[in-house]
Amino acid sequence: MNEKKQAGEYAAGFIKDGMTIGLGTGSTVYYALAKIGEFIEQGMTLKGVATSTATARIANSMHIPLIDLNDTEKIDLTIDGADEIDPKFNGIKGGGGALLREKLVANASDKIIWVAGHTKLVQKLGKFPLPVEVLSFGSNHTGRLLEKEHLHPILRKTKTGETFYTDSGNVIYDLHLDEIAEPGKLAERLKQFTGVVEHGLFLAHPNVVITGTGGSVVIRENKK
Ligand SMILES: O=C(CO)[C@H](O)[C@H](O)COP(=O)(O)O
Repeated sequence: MNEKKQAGEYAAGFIKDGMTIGLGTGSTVYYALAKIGEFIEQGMTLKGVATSTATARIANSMHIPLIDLNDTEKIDLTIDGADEIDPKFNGIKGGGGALLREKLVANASDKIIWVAGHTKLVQKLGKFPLPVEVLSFGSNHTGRLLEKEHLHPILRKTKTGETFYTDSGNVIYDLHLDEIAEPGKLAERLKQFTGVVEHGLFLAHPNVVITGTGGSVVIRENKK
């Protein structure tokens, strides 16, 4: 069984009629979106807040009504993916480049569920390069400052070799750190760079992590 499908579909089971749902980005969330589309077809009233133009496009194709984050005071539930998750419910996100909007949507949410295949669970964060969204203005300069601080930044490129731009018009530097000893300290440090708009460290963010294993689904609750 496809682990992503397992996790994404299971998470959709937490949705109740009338909810405003934060719609994450990525290939695992895709399966939750497909279920939400089915719920709407069956008559549920739901609204979505998309975390990326890619997700908005998929949501539109599934007839999921979308609203802007500015048009709602709060989001009842957000379902999102992750690139790495440690035992303390810290995570790296932004593999798809949507980290800034994902964090804004998460911060406005009553409940956050992360969905992933079981290989995303790690003891220590950092094998997955940490995405950092950097203001396009002066981005080469910010990149050099990150380099000077031994954070091993690599400017993200598209498959065709051009600079990757986020939905907010920023660039991404992926930090190749191998292991992040203290995620909290690194998060604080990254916020000191004027050109850094946001980083992909999400600290103790999700209330629930759902991982597909091929067999049964594993549900971990973050008792914050
Ligand atoms: O943070 C993200 C996008 O910015 C994604 O949620 C993350 O990259 C996981 O994606 P996938 O489910 O495709 O592995």
